[in-house]
Amino acid sequence: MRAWKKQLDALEDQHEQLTLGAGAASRGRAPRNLDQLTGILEEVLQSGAEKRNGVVPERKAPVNALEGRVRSSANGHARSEDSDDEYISPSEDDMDEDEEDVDEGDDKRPAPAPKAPHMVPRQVAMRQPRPSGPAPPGFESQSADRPNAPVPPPGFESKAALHSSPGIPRGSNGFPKTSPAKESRGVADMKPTDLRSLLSRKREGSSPQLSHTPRTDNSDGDPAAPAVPDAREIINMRKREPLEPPAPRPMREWDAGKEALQDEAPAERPARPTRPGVPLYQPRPRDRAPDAAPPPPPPPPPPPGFTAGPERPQPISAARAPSGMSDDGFKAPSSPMVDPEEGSRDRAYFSNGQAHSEDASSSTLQDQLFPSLGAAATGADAEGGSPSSAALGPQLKGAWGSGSIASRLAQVQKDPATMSSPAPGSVDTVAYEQRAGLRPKHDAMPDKDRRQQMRSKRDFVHEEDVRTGRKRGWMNVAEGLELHKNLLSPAEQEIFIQAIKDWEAQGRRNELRGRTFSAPRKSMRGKGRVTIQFGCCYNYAVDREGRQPGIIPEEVVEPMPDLLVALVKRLVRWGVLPAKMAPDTAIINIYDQIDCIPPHIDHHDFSRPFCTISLLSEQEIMFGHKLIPLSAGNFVGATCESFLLPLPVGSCLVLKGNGADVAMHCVPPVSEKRMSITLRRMGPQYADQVRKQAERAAQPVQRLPRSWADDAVEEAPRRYGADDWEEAEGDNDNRLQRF
Ligand SMILES: O=C(O)CCC(=O)C(=O)O
Ligand SMILES: [Fe+2]
Repeated sequence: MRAWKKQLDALEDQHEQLTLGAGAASRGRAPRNLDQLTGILEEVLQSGAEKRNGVVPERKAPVNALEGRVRSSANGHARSEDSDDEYISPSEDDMDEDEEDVDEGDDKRPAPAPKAPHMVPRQVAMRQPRPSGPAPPGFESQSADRPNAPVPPPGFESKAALHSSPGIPRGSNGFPKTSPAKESRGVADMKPTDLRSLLSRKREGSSPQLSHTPRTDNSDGDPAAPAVPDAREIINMRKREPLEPPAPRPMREWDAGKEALQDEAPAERPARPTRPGVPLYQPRPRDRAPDAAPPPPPPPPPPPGFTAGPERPQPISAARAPSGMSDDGFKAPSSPMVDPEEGSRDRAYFSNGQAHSEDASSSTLQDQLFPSLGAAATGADAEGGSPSSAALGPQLKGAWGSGSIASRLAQVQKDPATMSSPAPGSVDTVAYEQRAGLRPKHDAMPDKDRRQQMRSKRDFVHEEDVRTGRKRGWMNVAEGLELHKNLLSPAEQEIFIQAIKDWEAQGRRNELRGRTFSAPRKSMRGKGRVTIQFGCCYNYAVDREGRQPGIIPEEVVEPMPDLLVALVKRLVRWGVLPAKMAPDTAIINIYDQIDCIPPHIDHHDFSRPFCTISLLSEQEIMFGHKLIPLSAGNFVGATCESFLLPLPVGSCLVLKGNGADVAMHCVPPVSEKRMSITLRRMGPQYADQVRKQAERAAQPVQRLPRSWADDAVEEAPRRYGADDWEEAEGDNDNRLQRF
């Protein structure tokens, strides 16, 4: 109060001088409250202004001043109409004096108290930085903002500029309530809501504070300083750099949607980083044997919508694929052969069908245990190498063999001779494979020489911007893929093709147990793929019982036939799969023309690595981090990122690493009939289940009235639809494992 008193006295003195006695009325009138004090002060100021303008003021009743005050406060707003009139310029001396007083008083005031109105604008005028340059749109200065406002006196433009700042709450005197220092801090101190509105104005190009002004000098106002390129300019320049041209590849019907998407793809996509020396994978033209005698007749015209069909298997000759020579980036194996028994001893189920015996005429254990399949291998035709359907074992009727399966398994485990295949490289290997039906009798090429005809490629590169879970950034999603050509000779391929046809025929006759065989009705384009499962029952989709996709141990399927067991042993012996991950299950896919398999990642009920072997026709498999169905059978990379890998007949594609777990894969609609054998090992969690399943296999199984897969497919009728993807978005694994 002392400061106020002093201030009031000074003002009253001033008033008295200015009004030549007019202030006498107010003198001796002690203010009873703050409003009254303010009224007095306003009266003083107004009379001072009039005096300076040469007008002799009339006496105003104090009550008017008080009313005016109340009126402006009653606005509830920061500004009264007559507040502009309060811009009064005291003399410099007064200003200094008053500032001193106010500062002094400020120190002593415990709580915010009303300031003398003329003090506040003076402080603001002195501390507020003056805006320079033309005001941006929406932020015009006082005159534009309020055309009728009086022009401030010379030297006080800053006040006017301050007035013009929008969105700042003002007191009844027209000055901002916020401190000017705060006001000038800028974007960093803005509230999120302010920032949001500024940002939206920036997007519309009207924000003065965030609109970008390229800065081309590196010093404030020094024109001699070297120019610094603007960051945004650099980004724009980079965006304009030409991108890598896409790898050319033949156009297929199912690519049409993808091509369309590529056309629409934004050109600003940053260039994909490439590692020097590692070229991106590009499908190569199929090689022809240089010694292939007369060129084959031109193939018949492909069906509508398909390009030329694949070639039939070519005979493998030493001249065409000399040992150790690189063939289109494919190399002959250089690692030593592996003992396939190493990884199979812990799996009774895997071993129980071993066809090994020194006596080629003896029947196998599989014959005894699993008569519905067991004779397929041993019945291979000595000349043609193909097991005939007549050579397949007797059909199973009701009970499956006799006696306890557990006792038979125990017998198998006690007798290593029945479990083991010959040591790697031994001459017995040839005999073993012949007995198992894998090799025709006339093919006596030593195993190690046959292995040298295999050609392997492991350095696939396909980098994608991956955003899944913890994995982020550019990643080679093809890492872990391996393609081994010539795993099976053409004659061996024929053996497998015939065996699969026989199993399919058995399945159609309902001679395979449980859920071994499934042939969904072709109710939708590309959906008729036939599957035959051995070793375990795998549920593709939620089934009628509500069981989730994955292995269903309680469901019975036929065990691995000898032919497939011998194939697994070759894969291990030749180093294609590790012994410890020797597959104990198989799923055979039979694709008719335009059948496909939708994008998926193989279920983690199965270990990695696993593999798939191609037969009958060469088709392409598509890989990409996110593959989606555009329509039935029309699959594309969600970000236009995918690559197609042709799978030659007789080849084996191994999936592990990113290739198995980050990239999805699918087989787009095939141009002609194709078969594949996917070999996978059940995860360790199924070790016990495997044994239990073998035991259950000895029990009579009631036949299903029709193929179980029909039910499963009906449970998921939209599984090929684009909507399905939408629903599953964000739940990667579940979505992927449904197929
Ligand atoms: O048919 C093929 O080659 C692939 C099959 C496949 O991806 C699968 O069964 O999971
Ligand atoms: Fe798969």
